[in-house]
Amino acid sequence: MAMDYPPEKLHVYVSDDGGSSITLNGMKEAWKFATWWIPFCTRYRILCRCPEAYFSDSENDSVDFSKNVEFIADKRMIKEKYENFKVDIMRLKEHQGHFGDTVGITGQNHPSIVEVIQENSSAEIEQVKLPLLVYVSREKRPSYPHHFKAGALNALYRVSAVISNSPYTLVLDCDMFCSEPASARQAMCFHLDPKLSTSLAFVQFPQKFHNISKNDIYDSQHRSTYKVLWQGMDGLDGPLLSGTGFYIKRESLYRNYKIKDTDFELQKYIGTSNEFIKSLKKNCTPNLVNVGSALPIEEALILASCNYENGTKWGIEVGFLYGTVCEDVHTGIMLNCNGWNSVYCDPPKPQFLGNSATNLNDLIIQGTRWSSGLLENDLSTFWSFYVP
Ligand SMILES: O=c1ccn([C@@H]2O[C@H](COP(=O)(O)OP(=O)(O)O[C@H]3O[C@H](CO)[C@@H](O)[C@H](O)[C@H]3O)[C@@H](O)[C@H]2O)c(=O)[nH]1
Ligand SMILES: [Mn+2]
Repeated sequence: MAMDYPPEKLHVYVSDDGGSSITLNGMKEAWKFATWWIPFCTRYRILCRCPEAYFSDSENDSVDFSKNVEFIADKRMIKEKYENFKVDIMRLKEHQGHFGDTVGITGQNHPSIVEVIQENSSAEIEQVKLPLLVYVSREKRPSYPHHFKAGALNALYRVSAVISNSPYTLVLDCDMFCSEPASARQAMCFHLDPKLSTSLAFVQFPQKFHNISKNDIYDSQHRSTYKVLWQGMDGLDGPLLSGTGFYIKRESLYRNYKIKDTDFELQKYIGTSNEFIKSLKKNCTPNLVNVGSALPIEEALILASCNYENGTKWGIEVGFLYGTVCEDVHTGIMLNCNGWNSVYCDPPKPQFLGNSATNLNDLIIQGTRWSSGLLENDLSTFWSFYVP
């Protein structure tokens, strides 16, 4: 939300696969706090946009303002708002629950929920421009396969298409956050470069972590990948898609929809929603944003339902691919086979930070998942039908 980018061009979607009311209510509280925090960051040129980190060190203040009386008063006031925000979040935790727990699996049996987080502006809050903030929990039913993260991302892709339809998307895992506000501008330098843009599918940032121990004996930082392999691949067709911290061109995930010459064929490919098909056609115009006054939530609910993809090519040819727990690598290679390439962007200041697995037990679980996923990718048949 606090990224350094024009707020009217930013739309933030949170996918809650856990279907938890605390996430929805927490977002409402966060939105209220953001109405104070974001103007404060902009006015006083604060680069450290995580309030917890910002308040922990006065070195984070810009030298131009550190002795300014107005700034000191504002900072005190915002700090108090932040403390209250934390108390409100703790209070929410006491009442946490999941949507529709009828089969005993929490958050796994409920209809789709899509909510735009807004607040009627009270006189107390000055009118500020904030990015659109949307909560999405796709429909979950025990009898329908949900396809894990790839399924969640595809639902999010469709929902965002009918609400904002931005031509570029940043994907971040739930255990990662923006630690610097500059990545959108950095990524767009590549996406808008006339020499690169026609074949550029995504700009990948390295995964960096804030919980690495001093000796890091298991290499939880994955140095071989992010410091050696991806640098080298950048000189070829670009690095593989790494699951999180990438800016992807929306159109690249829709694959060959342009060659479907009848609407009937297109519907078999991408699903029956006319609103979604409309968004797809509009997406050919870059930077076109479609946030109207009446947000098409009803259509979004249908697009996030668990049977929307039935009989379509979602997960097979369209969107993030299914059938593997390494959907990122699989999708990235497939984009490559279709003539797209990628760029590796590793600026000196880490733009994103996350949690890495640091103990042997977690690393073995993660390593087993990655190895089996990569083997699934190798053995899958996608090579034969994507290589021309
Ligand atoms: O049913 C699911 C499962 C996962 N997620 C999301 O997927 C992310 C990745 O899962 P995580 O448990 O954090 O696994 P990691 O091993 O840390 O993830 C790495 O490996 C995955 C592929 O196995 C990539 O998708 C990730 O981007 C990459 O960081 C999570 O943060 C969630 O945001 C869902 O939305 N729904
Ligand atoms: Mn993770």
